[in-house]
Amino acid sequence: MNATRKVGLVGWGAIGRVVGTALAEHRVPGAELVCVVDNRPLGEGAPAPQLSFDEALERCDLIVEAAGQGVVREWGERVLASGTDLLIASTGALTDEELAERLLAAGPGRVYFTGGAVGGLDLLQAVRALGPLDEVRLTTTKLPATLEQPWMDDELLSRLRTATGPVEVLAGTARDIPVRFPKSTNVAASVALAVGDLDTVRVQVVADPGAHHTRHVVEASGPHGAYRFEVAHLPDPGNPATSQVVPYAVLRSLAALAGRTGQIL
Ligand SMILES: NC(=O)C1=CN([C@@H]2O[C@H](COP(=O)(O)OP(=O)(O)OC[C@H]3O[C@@H](n4cnc5c(N)ncnc54)[C@H](OP(=O)(O)O)[C@@H]3O)[C@@H](O)[C@H]2O)C=CC1
Ligand SMILES: O=C([O-])CC(=O)C(=O)O
Repeated sequence: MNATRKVGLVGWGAIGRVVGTALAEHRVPGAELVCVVDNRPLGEGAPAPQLSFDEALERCDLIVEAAGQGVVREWGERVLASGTDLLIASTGALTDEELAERLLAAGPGRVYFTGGAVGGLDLLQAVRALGPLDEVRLTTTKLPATLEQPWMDDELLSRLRTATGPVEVLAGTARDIPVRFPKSTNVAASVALAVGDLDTVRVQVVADPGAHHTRHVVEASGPHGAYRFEVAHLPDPGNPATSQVVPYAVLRSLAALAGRTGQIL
């Protein structure tokens, strides 16, 4: 029988609260919440002790990152080098290819990525074994306020704020888009991780004041076939940049890591 996974959760926000509560209520057989790490003092708000990152590494064998790309950059290698596994939500950090290579080579802990807000990544990863895809496109449509960034000039901000219908905010590749929208377009890096190339994945970011649902459309084609995955998620009410489904994707990843039988892999 597998030992119970001792989980340290980094980030007590839209994703972390749902994941941490489910773990504390023993809703993931084979996994227990040992501690929470967050920038803010959580007081009695968290269902497990709030610890420093170093303390978490001493007590846990699996760290769940639900905090931001900076945590992956700052802590990823140390987590893995300590022998602790790491489940990453902020896949956008992997647009730094040197970091990505180091994380994939690090150990003895193992690094995993949650599918997060997009679907079809398992199939795209399988298709890759048949040969490279010719074309991969991701179109992400979100509420304008969730896409505002400090680097935007007044003209672009005004275009976002006065939009009455869908407007393209930026187009690029999975190499540059998750850097520009670090809390909102990790999905682009996730698609790139599945297909194995940042530059092949063309990304269009669209702001739409009518986007009651966040949409991600992944279209891919190659000599072996054509693939299209479209999702429309309700945003998290407290943090509309994040889709409501994301913590449940993390919980599903955790269930697989905890060895639950009957999982679709
Ligand atoms: N793969 C995917 O599909 C998706 C990935 N994500 C990723 O997940 C991240 C978390 O999402 P979400 O829960 O919605 O974000 P929230 O902003 O709601 O919560 C993040 C929490 O983590 C804390 N935090 C940030 N940096 C650190 C740090 N260095 N050390 C400790 N705590 C920290 C934040 O505190 P403070 O606010 O004080 O910084 C905040 O409490 C996003 O930033 C994004 O990168 C999100 C959605 C989808
Ligand atoms: O939750 C979503 O729909 C996507 C998201 O924020 C991200 O990819 O960072």
